[in-house]
Amino acid sequence: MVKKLVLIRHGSSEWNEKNLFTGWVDVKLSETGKKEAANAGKLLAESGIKPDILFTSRLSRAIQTANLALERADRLFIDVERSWRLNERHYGDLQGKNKADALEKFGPELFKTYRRSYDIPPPVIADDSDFSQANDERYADLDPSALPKTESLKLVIDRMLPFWQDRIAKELIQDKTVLVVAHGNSLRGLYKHLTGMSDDSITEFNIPTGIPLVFELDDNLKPVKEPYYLDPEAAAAGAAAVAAQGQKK
Ligand SMILES: O=C(O)[C@H](O)COP(=O)(O)O
Repeated sequence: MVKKLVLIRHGSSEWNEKNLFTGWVDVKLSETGKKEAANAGKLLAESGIKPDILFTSRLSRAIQTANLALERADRLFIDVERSWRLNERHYGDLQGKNKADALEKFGPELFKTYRRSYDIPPPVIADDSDFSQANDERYADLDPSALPKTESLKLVIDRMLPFWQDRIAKELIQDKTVLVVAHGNSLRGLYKHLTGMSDDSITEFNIPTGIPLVFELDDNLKPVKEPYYLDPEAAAAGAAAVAAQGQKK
């Protein structure tokens, strides 16, 4: 039996709209983001895909998106688990900074390296920064050495995979339809893991907000076909807009 995994990047957040690097800062959905989340639920309902279990990060924008989407799809009853391992990439010292200012400061090459290179993280964030998570109660249960101060995509994949293997993959193997609502870069990491996309190609790959991306997987959790968006046109436009961030203030 083909197994179904649906990934949704949270709807647009208040900081997406201000064009700020967000990472682990816990900002909320914007009004547009709430509409995108409900639309994701509508797309799910229309597709006939019925998630049995939900996994989210510990960040509010993913949790709000999942709630609004499941409400619209009339599946608020399903089980849910949250993990910091699905959080957005920790953006280090870039958290709270404007993307256009960063592009101006670093130049296009280093800006893209920090945003999209596979294994080069941005500079670390200081513990006393307003945008640090060093004393954030959400992560009080973590060993302090596990709490990132910056991350590359590679480091995101490294911390995400244990949760993929221990929890998400286990549910898929039992033929559960799984919904994961997370973030641009944690989902890029999962996409890379599932498709085997190269370190180079992943630098050009962007995930739009609020559009369900469906994987159909075999018994070994390998894709049986190209993953597909439930609204491909909107997804292409959304991915192009993500790629262009930094061009505008
Ligand atoms: O953390 C952020 O700023 C965004 O959610 C993802 O940003 P990016 O597309 O610049 O990686």
